[in-house]
Amino acid sequence: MNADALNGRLLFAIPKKGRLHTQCLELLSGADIKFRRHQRLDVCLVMNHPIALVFLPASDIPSFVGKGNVDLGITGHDVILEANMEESVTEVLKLGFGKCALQVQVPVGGSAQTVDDLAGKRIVTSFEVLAEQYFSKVDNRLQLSDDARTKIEYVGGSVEAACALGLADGIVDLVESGDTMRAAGLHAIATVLETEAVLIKSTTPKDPSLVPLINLITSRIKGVIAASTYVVCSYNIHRDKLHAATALTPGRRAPTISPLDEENWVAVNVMVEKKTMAKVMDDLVAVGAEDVLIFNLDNCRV
Ligand SMILES: Nc1ncnc2c1ncn2[C@@H]1O[C@H](COP(=O)(O)OP(=O)(O)OP(=O)(O)O)[C@@H](O)[C@H]1O
Ligand SMILES: O=P(O)(O)OC[C@H]1O[C@H](OP(=O)(O)OP(=O)(O)O)[C@H](O)[C@@H]1O
Repeated sequence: MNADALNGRLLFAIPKKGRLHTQCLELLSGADIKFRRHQRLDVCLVMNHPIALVFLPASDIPSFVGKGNVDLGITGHDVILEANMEESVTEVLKLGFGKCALQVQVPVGGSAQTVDDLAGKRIVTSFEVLAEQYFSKVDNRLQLSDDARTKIEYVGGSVEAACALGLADGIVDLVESGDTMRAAGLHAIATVLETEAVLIKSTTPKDPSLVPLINLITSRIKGVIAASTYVVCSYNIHRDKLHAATALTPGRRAPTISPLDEENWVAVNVMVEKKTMAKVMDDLVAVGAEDVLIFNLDNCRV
């Protein structure tokens, strides 16, 4: 592909592998962003919009977006802070996946069991900026002299092996289920930050003519996320019990209430968070709702 092929196209950075890759592809598909990626090619043209996708390591995406080399991107909130790009990029939307926590971890039963115990010792991490910021506050609080301060060492992966290998007294790494940490005989003693995947754009976009397309993609992705987060609940209820039922199902804005062809009965249609759906149905039945139905959403604009 020659560089001219990208002229006038919005460049959208997507993690090329790793934990965020698959869910990003699902988002693109839900937003009807169609493309065919040739093997090993990291730039590809979108067929139905003036967009080119750029597949990059998640950790490089904040600086590509922040410096204006690409217009839009998906990456983790953690890597934006690690790249010191929080001022240069704007987090447009939280995406609800890639949720995990950056935590300080130590060997179970080891000599250091608190953050203060670890101060002045050796920490191994892939997040050296965030670990340095975190431990420099601890060191300052404990008034450690320059040569007694915590030593932070960078490794690119397999951070969890560092303590067993004798390279570290503690690590700072991401934890989701906790399986990796437990398998390595570690446990968490502090949380540095909570993170999830976010849609980002440059704080100072180079090309204002791209704003409508950025807004369109944002709105589509928002719709895909809402469609996977919410279901539509419909039920019938006597007017006397309506107040109690709508208190359980207030909806995103307000429920739709329509009269039924039976005196004093109404039908209610309302969006409900998927994760609360079973409890909401139980509670609706308990206050007198009948014919409670749940519908999945294929897509929506909210
Ligand atoms: N276990 C996890 N659960 C949820 N999200 C995660 C998890 N691990 C990482 N992430 C998120 O995904 C981002 C990318 O992490 P990932 O480990 O996939 O990196 P990567 O770019 O593939 O690099 P590498 O494969 O070299 O480690 C992280 O910065 C974080 O936001
Ligand atoms: O709490 P868990 O669910 O076990 O997840 C945590 C693990 O996930 C991430 O690594 P990943 O598996 O993406 O591979 P990596 O070590 O190559 O980055 C992270 O670095 C942890 O090792």
